[in-house]
Amino acid sequence: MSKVLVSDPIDQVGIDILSQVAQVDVKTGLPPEELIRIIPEYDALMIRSGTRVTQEIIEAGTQLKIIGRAGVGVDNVDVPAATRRGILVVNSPEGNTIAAAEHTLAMMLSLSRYIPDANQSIKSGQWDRKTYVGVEVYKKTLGIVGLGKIGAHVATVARAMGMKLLAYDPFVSTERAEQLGCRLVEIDLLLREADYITLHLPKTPETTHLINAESLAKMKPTARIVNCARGGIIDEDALVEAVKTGKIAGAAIDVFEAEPLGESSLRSAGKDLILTPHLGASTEEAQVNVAIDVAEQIRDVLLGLPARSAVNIPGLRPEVLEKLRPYLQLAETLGNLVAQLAGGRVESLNIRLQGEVASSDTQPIVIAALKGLLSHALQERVNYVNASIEAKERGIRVVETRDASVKDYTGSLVVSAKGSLGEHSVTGALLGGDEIRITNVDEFPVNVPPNRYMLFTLHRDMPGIIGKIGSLLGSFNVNIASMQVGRKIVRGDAVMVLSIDDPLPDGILAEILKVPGIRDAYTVTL
Ligand SMILES: NC(=O)c1ccc[n+]([C@@H]2O[C@H](COP(=O)([O-])OP(=O)(O)OC[C@H]3O[C@@H](n4cnc5c(N)ncnc54)[C@H](O)[C@@H]3O)[C@@H](O)[C@H]2O)c1
Ligand SMILES: O=C(O)CC[C@@H](O)C(=O)O
Repeated sequence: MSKVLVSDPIDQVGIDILSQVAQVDVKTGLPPEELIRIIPEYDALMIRSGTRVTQEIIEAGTQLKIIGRAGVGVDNVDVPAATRRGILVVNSPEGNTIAAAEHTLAMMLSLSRYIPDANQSIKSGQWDRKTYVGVEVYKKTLGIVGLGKIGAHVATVARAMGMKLLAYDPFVSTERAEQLGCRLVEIDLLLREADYITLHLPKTPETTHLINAESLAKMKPTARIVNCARGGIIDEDALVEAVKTGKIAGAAIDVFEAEPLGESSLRSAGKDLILTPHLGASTEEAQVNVAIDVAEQIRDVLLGLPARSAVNIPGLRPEVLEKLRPYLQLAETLGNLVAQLAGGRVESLNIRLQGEVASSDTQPIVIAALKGLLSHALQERVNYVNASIEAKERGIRVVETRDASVKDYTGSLVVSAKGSLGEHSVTGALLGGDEIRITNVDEFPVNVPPNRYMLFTLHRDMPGIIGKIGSLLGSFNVNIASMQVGRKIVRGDAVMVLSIDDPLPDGILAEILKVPGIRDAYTVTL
């Protein structure tokens, strides 16, 4: 049974999903050296923002197949190190969008009305109404930096509160911004004109200290800034200085350069600087959403299925993935099968996408075929993340063609590979949408479902040959589950495809090849 380590607090619903397929150990607050010590036992690691998954941890995780981040940001995971090791990194891109947007709005209003300090004051026995005269957000200008999922929800609610909206996002179209009621502007203009500025962009080398002494100096003295995105986008020292000296009116900060926040001048900056300990995603609803989202992906990957939000493989929208999933399985099966027919040292892989699948996003299907092709040699080391890199490193040439006009099946794939045993080709299709059928082997028509153990022969179509193979297998105590012959002309060449219940014992292939009329024989394990 697979083992999953949950190293940050995750909603029970996620643990329940994981428990369907794995032994789940919840061990939170582990020091890094303890995590490194125990990680070799685990197939999957599920985290929130608390665990830093460093290269050292990834390298120690010799069994790791997947790291699941119950949240959006994966900046606490060394994703390149995981990709190099073929470890999937998945996240929940949307599970906490609303929670983070609502926290942002709560921060903006708290900042405007001094709610945290007023609360502190009354609880300490005061009745001070003068100190806490606030400002309204109505008719004020909100500058949104990063108009993605969270930025867009903030825009929608802020607009309803009567705010005017500016947005800066170099990757968003003017139409999209207009749809959200935002005027798309350059950052300088936003900094100069906004009464409130809210950050909703990722932390990258380009966005680190995007808000620094220079940009703070451009803001109005009445401006207030909210950061519920990532620590480090604001230079904290410059921010404290700007708030303390009245260069800006205030700031509300949920995320920090170093978390947990240690000794920091942020803590003593007064009522105009409010802090929360990375609570943006901390709602019951968001924690259920992200736990389900990520636990389901870990479960699927442990069951050999693709993940819907893998950050280090080409992203697929869930609805696209749902449609492609059967074709991914088909491509992987055919890749695995053809690799075994073609023998070792595969030089090239040709994949032809026919019918409806020809108009899909074909890249994941090609990757799935490569994964299947390499899986015989690399076993579980190859996956959707590293299949292309592994193939490239092995000098495997990949050629992809499409033909939407083929109508034999709704959609089918022809996968051919050239290896040390020559060039072989298999075609497969889906019956009823998701049942895999092998429909052609080296251009001989057949119709067989794939089986764990299979035997393929190329032989002369002549009386008695099927009986001889059956008796031979019987004499080795091999049980045949099904058998089918495909031929193009009577008494010409033919293929025989046998599904067998057990692996073929050593030596049997040599005996099969001695049967008169048999030209070639291949055993396959899928
Ligand atoms: N505080 C929390 O608990 C919490 C919770 C969820 C998300 N987050 C963080 O919030 C941020 C936004 O999340 P999201 O789900 O909206 O992400 P998203 O990917 O939907 O949106 C990010 C937006 O930032 C834009 N962007 C990228 N580089 C930019 C740049 N240099 N300048 C301006 N815009 C830029 C992108 O084009 C995109 O539109 C992320 O950093 C995420 O980690 C924090
Ligand atoms: O795990 C959390 O609570 C924070 C999550 C948040 O920062 C995110 O990026 O999704």
